[in-house]
Amino acid sequence: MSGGDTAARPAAPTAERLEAALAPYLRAGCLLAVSGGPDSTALMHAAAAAPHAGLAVATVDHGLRPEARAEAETVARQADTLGLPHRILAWAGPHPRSGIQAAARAARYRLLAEHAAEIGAAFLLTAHTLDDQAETVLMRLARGSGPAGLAGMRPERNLGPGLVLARPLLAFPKADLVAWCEGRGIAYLRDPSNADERFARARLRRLRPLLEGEGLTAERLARLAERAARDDDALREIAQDALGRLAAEDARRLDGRALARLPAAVALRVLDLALTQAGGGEGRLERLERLLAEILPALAAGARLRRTFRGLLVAVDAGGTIRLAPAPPRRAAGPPELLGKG
Ligand SMILES: Nc1ncnc2c1ncn2[C@@H]1O[C@H](COP(=O)(O)OP(=O)(O)OP(=O)(O)O)[C@@H](O)[C@H]1O
Repeated sequence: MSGGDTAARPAAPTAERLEAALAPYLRAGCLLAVSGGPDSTALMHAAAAAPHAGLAVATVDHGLRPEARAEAETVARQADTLGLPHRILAWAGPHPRSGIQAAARAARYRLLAEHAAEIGAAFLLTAHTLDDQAETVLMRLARGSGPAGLAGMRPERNLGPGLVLARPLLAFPKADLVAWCEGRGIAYLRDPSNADERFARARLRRLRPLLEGEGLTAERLARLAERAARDDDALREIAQDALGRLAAEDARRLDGRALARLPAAVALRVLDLALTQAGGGEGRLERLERLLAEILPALAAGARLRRTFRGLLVAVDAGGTIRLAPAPPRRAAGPPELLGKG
């Protein structure tokens, strides 16, 4: 635990901004995701102090660090002093050996969403900050993401029927939330995995001062995310309209020649939307770009093409129609004793 320093920067502007950022959500029932770090501790205290229609708090114990249970209990005690119900959600079952952070994250959202649904919360609120957004954008840049990825974390996302994940603190620098807690003598935890350089996020965090020296500040990265989100949303809307024209009767049957006349950014999204509507899963941008790069010459040459993609069969016929259908099951592998030989 740290905190308790009362000689801090004036906290009034942050306090007002916090109240304004939370107000639209607090009119409905909210579940607060609180790890006990400064960001989510600020979220919990600020929400508890504001007028609200019903609040509950949950902490996920991922079972990855021995101290996690005690930390979750510390959050439970703080919630109790604020008069808020608290639940510790344990990640049970086998933990994978690789990709542990991604698996922990998926488990965390699943447990939180299940609990939110159980208690009838309309919003699940997390305390992601401007710094988290900047790190997300940097990670996506490093992966070569397109505009949808560079849009970073969206302020709101549907998690299921009647449940929205909201990130009301995305515009707040972490330093402001730390100062807000310290200015009020509110104690918070430090998560040692935040500094664990086995994880890309922590390694990028170490680079931040260097990048800021070159002007690549958290504010600028967050602004890039906002602009990418705005432009990506516009392109998606245009693509949705175009899909309505290209596949007037059925999204599984597209007019390929009309697709070929669209700007590539729109054509890619039309294809992506059509694949999703036809039941295809999510996929990486590079693979979608490669698919379009194969489809376009086939259309131009009036040639036939068949590709399996995201669990669907994508077939271009000589007349320029693109059909999407569930891919036939893969041919069964040979008998087990023949596998792995040769
Ligand atoms: N163990 C936890 N229990 C409850 N909420 C948590 C827990 N860990 C993280 N959160 C919530 O998620 C927010 C972001 O936390 P953190 O930045 O550590 O997660 P992340 O893994 O980087 O983000 P993301 O979940 O988007 O990948 C926290 O402010 C808090 O609201």
